[in-house]
Amino acid sequence: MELTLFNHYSTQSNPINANDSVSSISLCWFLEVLWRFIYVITYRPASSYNSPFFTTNSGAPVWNNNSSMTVGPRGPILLEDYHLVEKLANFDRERIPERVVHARGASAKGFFEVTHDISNLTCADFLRAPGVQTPLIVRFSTVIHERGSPETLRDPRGFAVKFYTREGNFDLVGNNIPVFFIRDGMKFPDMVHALKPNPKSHIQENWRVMDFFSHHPESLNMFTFLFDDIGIPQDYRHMEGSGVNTYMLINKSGKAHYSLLEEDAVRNIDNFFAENEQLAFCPAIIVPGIYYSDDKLLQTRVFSYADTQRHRLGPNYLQLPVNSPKCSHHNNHHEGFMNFMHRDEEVNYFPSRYDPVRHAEKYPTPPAVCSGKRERCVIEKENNFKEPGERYRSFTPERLERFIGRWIDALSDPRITHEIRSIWISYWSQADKSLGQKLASRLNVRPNI
Ligand code: HEM
Repeated sequence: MELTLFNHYSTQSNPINANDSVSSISLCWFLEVLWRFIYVITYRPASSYNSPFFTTNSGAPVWNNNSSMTVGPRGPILLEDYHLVEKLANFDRERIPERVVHARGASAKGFFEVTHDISNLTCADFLRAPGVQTPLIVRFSTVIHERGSPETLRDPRGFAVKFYTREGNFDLVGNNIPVFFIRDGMKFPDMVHALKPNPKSHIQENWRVMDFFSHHPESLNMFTFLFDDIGIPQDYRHMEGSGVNTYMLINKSGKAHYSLLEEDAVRNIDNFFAENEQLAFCPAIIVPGIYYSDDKLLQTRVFSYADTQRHRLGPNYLQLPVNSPKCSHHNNHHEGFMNFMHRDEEVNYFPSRYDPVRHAEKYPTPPAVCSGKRERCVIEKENNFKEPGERYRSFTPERLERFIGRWIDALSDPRITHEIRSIWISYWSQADKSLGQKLASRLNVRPNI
């Protein structure tokens, strides 16, 4: 029997005759086998493994990528034109669901460098000493509108950073504004519905926004940022970033400190789909030395991101190159759609006396004890007006005037009722009396509450 192998990955076909006698094994043959072996064990789909000619997805050479296979020169087309069918099938499935929020964004790769020694605060390996560098990818986004929407809309900007650390990935999923609209994640889907376009007209409408938030005065602080000049940032480079939700830093001896982190980075990605559309950030992805606070909003986010990403990208989304850890890792959770994990072990359960894999070393977790009865309530001391008032009073007269102008504009929507307008004037009066008066007189409203 003669076995002939063609190497489609070099420029020339290179037949190997399996009947060659041992004496004729040349250095060339050995190198060829070695090359094939290295190729097979290191291969992953990437530009560096491109063949110089067109192939099907399974690697068969395509000799004509312009003409369908027809019966005679005019057709009909034959169903056996596998290449045509495969090409169309891939094209038909090119789009994935866009992110339910933050659909429009740009990402860039870079690195994070520690500048100060904070090892007394955290045992996080990537923060261990000044000068330590960690590769990262950052994604800046708008929040409300679709993937193809303008970048110049008044909207918070997402500021999400994925650190590829030696202890696994750490995702810091923040915004350009240090506070948020709501305090309880239960309100998030309603909030997003109110901010998104009207389901009937598909236009974002102020009466819906003002109606929803008139029930939630905790949003005032956020609005002093959103309706301020920074509500449409000049560009991503000069934009501030803030984690918003509080995380805990935990040091080697288990002592917990509260802290917020922020960082920014710039450089370009290779492919928008692979490194932006398929990018998945999640506030639940942390490393030893960092832990969640009890913040209700954060606790909701800890669930929501991975849930939507399993829907948006499939259950093995963390195996996608841009999302996968850059350190070695091991578990048995990889079967299901689009599993890229190559495993040749026979034991896929834990524990086993046939598999030496063990628990990792224990790392410090927050020492605080949680107890209490089940409740659904708002936090005890709400302080909805002090900070917005202080921020408003810190503006220069021109900036203040622009801020008022935006409120007049928003509250002038003809579908906003007298009741809703009065509620807003009352809220702003509680933040700053003169602001409430200015709005009332310019809107010609005498608040009745
Ligand atoms: C309970 C409140 C919140 C919920 C339920 C929530 C939920 C979500 C969901 C489902 C996504 C889409 C994720 C994806 O498809 O990959 C997302 C994206 C995002 N969220 Fe939130 N979010 C909340 C609050 C916040 C807050 C407070 C911030 C800012 C600190 C924030 C920042 C972001 C950013 C930056 C992205 C885009 C990440 C990217 O670039 O891929 N979110 N959020």
